[in-house]
Amino acid sequence: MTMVLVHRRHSRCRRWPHPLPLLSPSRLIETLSLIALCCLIQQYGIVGVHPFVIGMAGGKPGGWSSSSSGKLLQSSKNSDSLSDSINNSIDGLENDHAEEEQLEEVHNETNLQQSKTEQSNTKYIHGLLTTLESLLDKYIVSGSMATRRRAYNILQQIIRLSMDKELIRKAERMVRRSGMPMEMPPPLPPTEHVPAVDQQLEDEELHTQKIVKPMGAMIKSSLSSSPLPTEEEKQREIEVNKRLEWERKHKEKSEFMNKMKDNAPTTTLLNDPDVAKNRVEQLSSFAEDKKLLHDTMNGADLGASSPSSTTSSSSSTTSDISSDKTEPAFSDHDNIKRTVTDYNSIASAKSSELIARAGSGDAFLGSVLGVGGLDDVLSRIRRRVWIPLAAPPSLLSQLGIRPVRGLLLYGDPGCGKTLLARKLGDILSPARPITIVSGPEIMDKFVGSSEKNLRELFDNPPEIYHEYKKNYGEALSRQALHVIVLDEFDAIARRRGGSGGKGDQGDAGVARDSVVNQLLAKMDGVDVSGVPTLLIGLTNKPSLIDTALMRPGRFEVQIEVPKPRTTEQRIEILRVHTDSMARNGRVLVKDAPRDTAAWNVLQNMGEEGVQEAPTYDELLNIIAIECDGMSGASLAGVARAAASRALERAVTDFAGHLANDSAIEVKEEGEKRNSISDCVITQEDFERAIEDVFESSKGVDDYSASSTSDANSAKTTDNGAIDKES
Ligand SMILES: Nc1ncnc2c1ncn2[C@@H]1O[C@H](COP(=O)(O)OP(=O)(O)OP(=O)(O)O)[C@@H](O)[C@H]1O
Repeated sequence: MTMVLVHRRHSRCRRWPHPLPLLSPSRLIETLSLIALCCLIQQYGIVGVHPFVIGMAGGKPGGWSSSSSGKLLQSSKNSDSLSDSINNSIDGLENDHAEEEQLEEVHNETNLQQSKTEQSNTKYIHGLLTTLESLLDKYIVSGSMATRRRAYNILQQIIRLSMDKELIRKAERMVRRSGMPMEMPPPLPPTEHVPAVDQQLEDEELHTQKIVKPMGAMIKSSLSSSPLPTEEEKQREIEVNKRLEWERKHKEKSEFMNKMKDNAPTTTLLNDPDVAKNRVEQLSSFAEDKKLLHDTMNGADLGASSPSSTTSSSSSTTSDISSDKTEPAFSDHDNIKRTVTDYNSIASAKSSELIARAGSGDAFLGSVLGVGGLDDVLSRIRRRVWIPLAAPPSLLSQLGIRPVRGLLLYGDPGCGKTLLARKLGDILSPARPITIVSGPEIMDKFVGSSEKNLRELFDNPPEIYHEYKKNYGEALSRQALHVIVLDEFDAIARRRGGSGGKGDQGDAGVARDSVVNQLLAKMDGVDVSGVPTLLIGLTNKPSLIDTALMRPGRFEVQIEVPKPRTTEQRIEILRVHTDSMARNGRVLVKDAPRDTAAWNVLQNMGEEGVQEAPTYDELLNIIAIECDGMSGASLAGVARAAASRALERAVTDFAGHLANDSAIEVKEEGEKRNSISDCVITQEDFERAIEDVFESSKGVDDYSASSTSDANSAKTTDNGAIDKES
C-alpha cells in the first residue's frame, strides 16, 4: 500500500484543515465516487488522505505516483481510465478555484462600487432632506402655496431617487408633521409669472389683436366701398364706429389697469369718507366695464353693450356724487394716477370710519351693551382698542401707531368674558361677522392639523355683509377688520417646552408648541396679503399663556374681567337680566307699569299690600345684597330661576283649571282673567331663587375662588406681560 499525497500548488490549500468547502459539492461527490469505485474495482485499501482529495492507491508499488502538479500519474493498464478521470477531476477542481477567485474579486469590486454609489446617494438625499425641512418650516409659518409647491417637488425627488427606503419614509413623516397636504398642489395661478409663458401669452395676444382689429376695419371698409348704402347699412356703420371708439377707450383703461398693477403706488391716503366711497365705487364700475367689454368681445349683443349703454349702466351704479357728473368715470387725467393701493387705502379708511360710527356716543356704556358692572373694563377697551381702530389710517401712520392685534380678557368663569367679546365684536367689526372659536376646537389629534386649522381661521375670514359688498366691493372685503374670538385660549397658547421648559409633555407638548409658533407667525403678520385681524383671547388661567404671546405687538392689551365686587355692580347685572320682565309688568313692584299683570295684582292686594311692595330699584338692591360673592352668570341664573318659579306656579294653576274646565276665571265684572295673565315674579321668588343658585353653584364658586387666587396672583401691566407677584 502506498500513501499518495495529492498537492495543490496554491499555498493557501496546503494548510490543515483545508478548505474542503472550496470544492463545489457536486465536484466533491464526483471525486469521492470515483475513488470509492477505484477501491472496489481494484480491491485496494485506503492508502492516502489529503486535505482535499482522499487518494487511493493499490496494486503494484509505483503503479500510482504523485506529480508536482498534484495530479495522479497512472502506470497501470487497468487503471488508465480511472486515473484519467481522477486527473480530470483534479483539473476541474483547480479550474473551479480559479473561477471562484475571479468571481470573488469581481464580486468584491461590485460591492465596493455599490457601497460608494449608495453613500453618495445617501449624501445627496440628506441634502434634499435638509432643503425639504427648511421649506416645510417656511410652509408652517406662511402656508404659502409657492413654498408648498417647492416642498412637494423636493419630496417627489426624494421618493424617486432615494435608494434608502428609510429616508423616503423620513421625508414623508416630515411632510405629514408639517401639516402640508401630501397630494399634488394646484397648478400655478395666473398671477405667478413664468417668463417663457408670459412671452408666449404676449405673442398670442398680439396675434389676437391682429385678428380682432382688422375685423372692425373690414366691416367699415366694406360698408364704405358700397356705392349706395342702405338705411340698415348706415345704422350698421354707426354701430361699427361706436364699437371701434369703445374698443379704443377700453383699451386705454386696460393699459391703465396694467400700469396700476405693475407700478409702485404713487398717491397719498384719502381720509375723506365721501371721496373714499366715490373711489371705491369707481373701481367697481371699472370692473363692470371690463366685464361688458369681455362679453362683447365674446359675441354678446353689440347693441346691448354699446358704449352709451355701458357708460350709463356703470354710472347708474355709482354713488349720487358720481352720477351727477357728465364725464364718465376715469376719463379725466387725474384718474390715471390712481393705483390699487389707493383703493386699499380708501377701503381701509372706510373700514375705520365704520368702526368709528359703531362705537360712537353711548355704544360703550354697559347699560347699552347689556353688560353689567364692567364699565371700567369697557372704558379701557375703548381707549386701547377701539380708538386706534376708529382713527383714520393716515393719522395713525403719521403718529407711528398701529392698532392692537390682540386683546386678552381673563378672569373667573362666568364673569362675562364671552358676553363682552361678542358685544365688542359688534362694535369693532361692523362690516363682517365675527368668528368665535373655542381653543380645543382648533386642536386636532393629527400632526400638523391644528396649525392648519389655525391658518384657515386667519386666511378665510367671513364675507363682509351684503350691503357693504354691494356698495364697496372687494376692496372693503380685503380691508374690513376681522375679529376672531378665541375662547379657552389657554388650550392653544400654553407655554412652550412643557412645564419648567423641560419639554415633558411628550408629542402632545411638541404639537402644542408648534401651534403657538404658528399663532406667533400669524400675529406678526408674516403673511401681508391677509385681511387685518384682531384676536380676542379669553381665558380663566392667564398664567398658563406663553409669554411670547404677551409681548407688545401681540396680545398687547390684557384686561381682567372681574367678578362684580360691589352691590352697585351686581345691581347693574341684575338690571340687565330683569329689565325686560320689569318693563313688561311681570315683576311685582310698587312702580310696575300701569295695566300690566303686576299692576293688576297690586290692585287686588289692597292699599296695605301696595305699601309693603318694594319699588324695582329697592328690589334689585335687596337681591344684590343677598347675592354677595356671585358671578355675573350666577346673577343671571337668579333672574332665570325666579322667573321659572313664577311660571311654574302659573302653569300648574292654569293646567289644573284646564282639567276642571275652569281655565278662565271671572275675577271682576266683565274682566276675564286667569293664572297665566296674573303670572308675576315676587320678591319671595327671587329670595328662593338665590338659595337655589347658591346651592347649585357651590362647586363652581369653590372653583372660582381658586381661580381667583390664580388670577389675583397675576398683575397686569397696561402694555405688557402678566407679572407674577411672587
Ligand atoms: N357682567 C355681566 N353682565 C351681564 N351678564 C353677565 C355678566 N357676566 C356674566 N353674565 C351672564 O353670564 C353668562 C355667562 O357669561 P360668560 O359666558 O360671558 O362668562 P365667561 O367669563 O366667558 O365664562 P367662562 O370663562 O366660563 O367661559 C352670560 O351669558 C350672561 O348672561
